[in-house]
Amino acid sequence: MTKKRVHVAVGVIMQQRKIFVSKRSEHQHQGGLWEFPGGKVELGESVTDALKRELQEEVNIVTHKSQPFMLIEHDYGDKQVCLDIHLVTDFSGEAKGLEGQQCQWVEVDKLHTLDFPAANQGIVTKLQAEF
Ligand SMILES: Nc1nc2c([nH]c(=O)n2[C@@H]2O[C@H](COP(=O)(O)OP(=O)(O)OP(=O)(O)O)[C@@H](O)[C@H]2O)c(=O)[nH]1
Ligand SMILES: [Mg+2]
Repeated sequence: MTKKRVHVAVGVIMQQRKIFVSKRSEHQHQGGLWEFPGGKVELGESVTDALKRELQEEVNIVTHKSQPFMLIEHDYGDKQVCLDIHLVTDFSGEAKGLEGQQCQWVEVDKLHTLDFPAANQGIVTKLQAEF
C-alpha cells in the first residue's frame, strides 16, 4: 500500500528575534503540539501561494516577502510529510489564531522548550544556530 505523502508549506514568521507559533488542535494529526503555521499545498498551486493562503486563513497575516529556509522529509508511519519551510520576513496584519488555536510569540532562544512534532526538530536547531 502506498502511504499518503503530503507537501506542506510552513511559515516561520519572525519579528525581532521572536517567532509566531500556534498549537495544533487535539483532533488533528500531531495534535496538541506546537507548530509553525501552514498547510497543504493544493494541486497546481505554488508553495509561495499556498504559504500566503494558509497564513492568511490561519493566522490573519498577509505575507509580502518570504524566502526558502529548508526542506524536511519525515515519515510518521501513518503519514509521510515534506515540509517546505519558508522564512516570512515581511508581512502586514496582526498575527492571531483565526481558527480558535492557541498562539504565542516565542524567543528564538526558547523554541526548544516547546513540544513540536518530531519533523520540526531540524527547524528548531537551524533557527537557533542562525539567529
Ligand atoms: N503546518 C504545519 N504542519 C506540520 C508542522 N510539522 C509537521 O510535522 N506538520 C505536519 O504537516 C501536515 C500538514 O499540515 P496541516 O495539518 O497544517 O495541513 P492543513 O493546514 O492543510 O490542514 P488540514 O489537515 O486541516 O487540511 C500535518 O500532518 C502535520 O502534522 C508544522 O510545523 N506546521
Ligand atoms: Mg495547517
